[in-house]
Amino acid sequence: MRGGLVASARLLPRPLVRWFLQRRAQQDINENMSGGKKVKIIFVLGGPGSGKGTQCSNIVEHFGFIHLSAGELLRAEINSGSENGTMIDTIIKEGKIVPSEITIKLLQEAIIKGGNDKYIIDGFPRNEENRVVFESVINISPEFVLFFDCSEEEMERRLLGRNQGRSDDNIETIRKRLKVFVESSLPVIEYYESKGMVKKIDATKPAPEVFEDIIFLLK
Ligand SMILES: Nc1ncnc2c1ncn2[C@@H]1O[C@H](COP(=O)(O)OP(=O)(O)OP(=O)(O)O)[C@@H](O)[C@H]1O
Ligand SMILES: O=c1ccn([C@@H]2O[C@H](COP(=O)(O)O)[C@@H](O)[C@H]2O)c(=O)[nH]1
Ligand SMILES: [Mg+2]
Repeated sequence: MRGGLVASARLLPRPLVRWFLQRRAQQDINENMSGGKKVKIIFVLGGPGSGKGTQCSNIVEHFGFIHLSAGELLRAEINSGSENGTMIDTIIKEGKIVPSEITIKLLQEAIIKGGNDKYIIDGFPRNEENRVVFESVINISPEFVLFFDCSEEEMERRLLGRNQGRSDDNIETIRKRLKVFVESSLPVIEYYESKGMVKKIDATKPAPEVFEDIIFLLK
């Protein structure tokens, strides 16, 4: 049924498709919330290697959030052999940003599957288009944004030492990711800053100290 609907949607004008997706996303998320609780989201943003994933694991352990890493969801999509897998793989290797519709659909599905009312979303929104489409389709504003502020030198050093076999942890892609972060992702942080929604963390400190600062901010 859903496949048929998606196929028919290709024949419709884009604003109509977006309206349809928005209605369905809101309905799906609302229907799947236990006790009708409002879903709360915190965005965790920062440059590549700033320590988002490391600290999100700590946050999950201590504060009971579900952690959704947009990058992890995209890598899982590649490994699942989905029809978009090859395209996503190429984009990640180039350090570029995957089209909003793909990432948002994965996030929406994960939120529904999670069945929780508290999510930390790590590494998303990556650009202004991501932010605007997420807000219009999912229609949830973050409670606030946790911004991991870290020097480029330190981020590069961490990524080169990460050793997790990621296809984008090589010096050429790392430099591209850092450039994309400055050009496309920082404006998103600036947008939320202008709304007074950013809590900034000094992410250059050692990991245990960073987490102490996060505890202070989340309590
Ligand atoms: N505060 C820290 N000090 C030193 N090393 C750290 C710190 N936090 C994380 N690391 C290490 O740096 C590397 C990158 O950390 P992590 O994967 O958490 O970053 P990330 O922001 O999620 O990166 P990406 O955006 O590429 O997914 C890992 O090897 C991690 O162990
Ligand atoms: O919203 C997103 C998140 C990630 N990407 C792509 O994935 C890689 C890796 O992301 P990490 O957060 O570092 O795990 C990123 O460089 C992008 O290519 C994306 O397109 N959109
Ligand atoms: Mg990460």
